[in-house]
Amino acid sequence: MDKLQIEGGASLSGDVRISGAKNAALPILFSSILVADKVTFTNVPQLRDINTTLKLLAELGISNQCDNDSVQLDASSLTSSIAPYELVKTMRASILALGPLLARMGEAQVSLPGGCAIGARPVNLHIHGLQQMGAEVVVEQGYIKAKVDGRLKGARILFDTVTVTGTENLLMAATLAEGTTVLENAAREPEIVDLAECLIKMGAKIQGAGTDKITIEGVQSLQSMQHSILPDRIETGTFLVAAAVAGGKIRCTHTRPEMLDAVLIKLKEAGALIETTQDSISLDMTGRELKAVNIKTAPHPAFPTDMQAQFTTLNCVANGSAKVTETIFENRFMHVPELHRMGANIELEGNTAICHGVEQLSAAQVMATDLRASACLVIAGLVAEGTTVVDRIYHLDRGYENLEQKFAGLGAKVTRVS
Ligand SMILES: CC(=O)N[C@H]1[C@@H](OP(=O)(O)OP(=O)(O)OC[C@H]2O[C@@H](n3ccc(=O)[nH]c3=O)[C@H](O)[C@@H]2O)O[C@H](CO)[C@@H](O)[C@@H]1O
Ligand SMILES: C=C(OP(=O)(O)O)C(=O)O
Repeated sequence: MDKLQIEGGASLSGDVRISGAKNAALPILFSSILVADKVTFTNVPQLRDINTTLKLLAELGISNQCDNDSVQLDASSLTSSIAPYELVKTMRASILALGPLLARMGEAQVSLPGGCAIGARPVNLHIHGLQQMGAEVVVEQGYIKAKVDGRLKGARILFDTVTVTGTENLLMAATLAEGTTVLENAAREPEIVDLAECLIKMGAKIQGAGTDKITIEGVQSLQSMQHSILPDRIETGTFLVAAAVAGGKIRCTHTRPEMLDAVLIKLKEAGALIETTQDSISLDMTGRELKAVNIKTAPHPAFPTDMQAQFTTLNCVANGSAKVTETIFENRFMHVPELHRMGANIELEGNTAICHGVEQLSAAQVMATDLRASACLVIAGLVAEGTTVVDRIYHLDRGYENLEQKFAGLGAKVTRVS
């Protein structure tokens, strides 16, 4: 099993090119199910989750041709409506096959994704929404089995809780439904807007994406098109936090600063000098003091839960004490015991981590438990004294493209060992 070895102490400098966003690419690849033709996506990151999605789409009869960051998918004829357990268990986002399959084929069987390290993550709101659109849904033998007579019907759906993939699933299903669907208390993440823009290029009629009320007028069919995936705001934020913690000056290119407002506000509060252009963000820590900052996660445009672990590490090595409160997932502090092993001073009280900055972390062997927890351990390794080894980095490979090469380009000593 691969591990990452990080020698602490080097500051970061230079440019890093940000890849396409995992969380936009996944729903957009699944949207190909809706089109009985070829579609082409560019700026697709090379990640384990993307490979899993391509395998799952191939199971449904959708062939792919990949060339660097470009993927062409051909969903002219689907041969199956079943997303099997073997693939779904390795990637929760497989649930995004449910809405499009039901809309295009009138039936779908998708293995129920289990809980995961960060929480139970139920999909009841996806199921309830599809039932409101006229689907019959049962859960049997670990599978969500859904069918509808004819087309799905437009409905008014008010989400109890803001759900990102729930909004995406119903948005995709509604594009081919009969009549108008209104999604209220919808998620407002930039990845939802990117998906909606892609669906609109396919011929879908969608208004309000990026607000909490999305209106979709169903159409009979969607068409071939090409779309470039938006940049990854979480990868951008991860490199910026790494530079704030390790020191130095870096520039993230091919990104979009306006998607990171909440993160940039916190980095400035932590003492970083931030400068932006339309598609780049520079962070300079030279001669500046790193200060601990309070964080509370919440749906977009508030502070993203996917940046919580990285800021927990930042607070562990900053001056002062600060609280990190997680409001989205009930168990997203699995990185805390690992950071303790590196000498961090963190008290966990319910959904809040109280972090007291220490002078110096010390290198240790640590275990990655989920995607962003892995990233926060790599960042901790950049400033720890000695050589940190992060085990189980298959979590990292789900969501960061060429992480060690990108860090090496910034002057960090991060190597993969098999
Ligand atoms: C592939 C992808 O885009 N993943 C992102 C997506 O995950 P994901 O879409 O799975 O997360 P949700 O937005 O659905 O979850 C938000 C909250 O709603 C709850 N919930 C959700 C659905 C449901 O049917 N019932 C229910 O109770 C969840 O348990 C959680 O407490 O948004 C999360 C929150 O920003 C991010 O951390 C993930 O990186
Ligand atoms: C939790 C995440 O992803 P997923 O929803 O794919 O598990 C993430 O990207 O941090």
